[in-house]
Amino acid sequence: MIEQSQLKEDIVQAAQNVRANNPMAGSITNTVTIDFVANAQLAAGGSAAMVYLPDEGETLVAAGGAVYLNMGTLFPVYEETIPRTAAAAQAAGKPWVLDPVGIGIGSLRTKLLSQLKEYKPAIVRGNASEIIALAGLWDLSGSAEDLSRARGVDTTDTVEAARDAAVALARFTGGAVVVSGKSDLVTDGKSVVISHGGSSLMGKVTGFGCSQGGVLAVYATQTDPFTAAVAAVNHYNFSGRAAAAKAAAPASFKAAFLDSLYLATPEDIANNSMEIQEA
Ligand SMILES: Nc1ncnc2c1ncn2[C@@H]1O[C@H](COP(=O)(O)OP(=O)(O)O)[C@@H](O)[C@H]1O
Ligand SMILES: Cc1ncsc1CCOP(=O)(O)O
Ligand SMILES: [Mg+2]
Repeated sequence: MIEQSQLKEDIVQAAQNVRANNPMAGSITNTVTIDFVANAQLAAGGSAAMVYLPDEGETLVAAGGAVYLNMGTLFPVYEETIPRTAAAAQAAGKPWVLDPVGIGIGSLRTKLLSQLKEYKPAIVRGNASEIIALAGLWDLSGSAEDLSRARGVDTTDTVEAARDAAVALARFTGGAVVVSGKSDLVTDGKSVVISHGGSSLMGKVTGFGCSQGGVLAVYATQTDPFTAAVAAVNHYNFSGRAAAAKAAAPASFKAAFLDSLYLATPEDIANNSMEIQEA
């Protein structure tokens, strides 16, 4: 289990490196929240590029330090784009982040998410229902029936209920898993970090989960998957809390949140309230 002081030091370093290096993390992401994903990546200190076509996904892998694959709104071309981009990342030894948004909704989504098991994402990020469903689909915990519990893109489960699924996924990938919710859970299969903060207004604006995936990919360009995951999650929780002190309704909250992402210091991010437990 990692020591809190060591983890904080690693987070400060990662956040400083993101700000100093302006790293690019390309995305294949959904059309609902694509603008928010790019703006969050920029506000956090990174650089964004969004594409749809297979060869362009491969080009972004070569050009960037990490890549983000989000299943939110699929198009037929993604049947080629998504596996080719994940394969390119694996072949290049570059980290990629998976958000299995809406897992269970249709046959292409299920087929693609099944295929992606082979390419082992460095970071998996989802809400509790999505993480439980993915671990079931990949035969790592629960059962294949967990796929049918999905109602849409919002969770119907608590973060704690997804703990075993998250640990099983992390032990399989060798990377990190983030379960988002009121408090967020991050695990590498050995330690579990519970990160506090944020605001209930984050559930009243679409794209907070998706944009967190983009920011996770930015951090993954600069450090190991577990440090990257805790840093990005802490960055979100700190900024969500700070934004809630300035804005009380969804639209102004979203703007205040992007400002807070931009203004948060590496120390603010590292010192966000968190607990470390044995997995
Ligand atoms: N009730 C809440 N209190 C604090 N933070 C929240 C709350 N609901 C969501 N969040 C935050 O919003 C972000 C997105 O999480 P979530 O809503 O679970 O994802 P998704 O949008 O994929 O369903 C995370 O940073 C999470 O911590
Ligand atoms: C509403 C919606 N429908 C398909 S993708 C999407 C966005 C989901 O975004 P998030 O999970 O970050 O709230
Ligand atoms: Mg989501």
